[in-house]
Amino acid sequence: FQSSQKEAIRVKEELRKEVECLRADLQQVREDRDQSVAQLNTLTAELATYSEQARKSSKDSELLRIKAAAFEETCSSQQEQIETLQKQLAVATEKLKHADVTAIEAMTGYESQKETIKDLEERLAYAEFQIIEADKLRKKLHNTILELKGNIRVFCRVRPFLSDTDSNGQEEAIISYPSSVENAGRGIDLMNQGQKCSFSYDKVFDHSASQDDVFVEMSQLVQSALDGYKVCIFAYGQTGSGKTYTMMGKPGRDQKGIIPRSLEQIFKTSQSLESQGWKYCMQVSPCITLQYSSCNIVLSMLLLRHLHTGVNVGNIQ
Ligand SMILES: Nc1ncnc2c1ncn2[C@@H]1O[C@H](COP(=O)(O)OP(=O)(O)OP(=O)(O)O)[C@@H](O)[C@H]1O
Repeated sequence: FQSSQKEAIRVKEELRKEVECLRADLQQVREDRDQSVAQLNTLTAELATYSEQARKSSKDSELLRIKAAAFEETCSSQQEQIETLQKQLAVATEKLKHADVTAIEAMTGYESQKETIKDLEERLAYAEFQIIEADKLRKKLHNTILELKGNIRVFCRVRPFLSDTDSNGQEEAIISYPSSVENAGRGIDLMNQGQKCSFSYDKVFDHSASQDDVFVEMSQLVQSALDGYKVCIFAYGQTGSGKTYTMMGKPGRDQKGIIPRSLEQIFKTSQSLESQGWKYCMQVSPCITLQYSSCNIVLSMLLLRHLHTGVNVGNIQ
């Protein structure tokens, strides 16, 4: 019994020790379990975090995918634009090259034209100088001729026979014109009571002379006035001798007298001389005075009236 008892005590001791060991193991297992639970919790938390992150990442990646698609689309359209622009650039470059060539050509042309213009300007200046010199010479020669013709000249104009006012048909018998060389166009013979009276003038216009024929002589004097010389033309003659007709004329182109024709010549010449730098200032007074620089031209005309009975000197117009 005693040995059994001892054996039992020993077994009991062993069992107690085993229980203690088991308790220690259990404790260890519990601690391990607690640790594992803690780790599990941590891992679960981490998993949740990772899951959340994964969810977010997936969302982000979806967004990024959409953005990437949009960018790709934009990129492809921009690529197209780039291609188009490159083509345009190539065309523009080509054009630019062409324009460069044209510009160089134009520049060369411009330079040569500049040279031509310069040359022409020089020639024009020289031509203008020559014109001015030639004009001076012309004026001088023209007025020398007029001086040689005589500073005071008397022209005689015979007006045609007027059937309603003049006595019948004696004109030819009374008026005749000498045909001698020295008096041709300058002389006039009148019969007065059977006696022949001869007169000579610088020029005689017979009854057939037109207004134009008369003005051919006067226009030289008008030109003198335009050249700066003083000129006076006046008509003188008896009533009805044709002063008004000669000076003013009648309506109608060929009937214009000295005054309108002179004015036409003055205005025409003064306008054409404007291009040479001349400026004319004209003034008209009751006796028709046209002023050029300090010179005056007074238009009137000495007109002698030759009637059947002889030479009559009438009033001054
Ligand atoms: N050369 C001519 N050709 C044709 N008709 C003329 C000519 N000369 C004058 N006459 C005419 O003679 C007439 C008288 O001329 P005008 O009136 O010109 O004379 P006048 O000398 O001016 O006279 P007054 O001193 O009285 O004014 C007018 O009818 C005019 O048309």
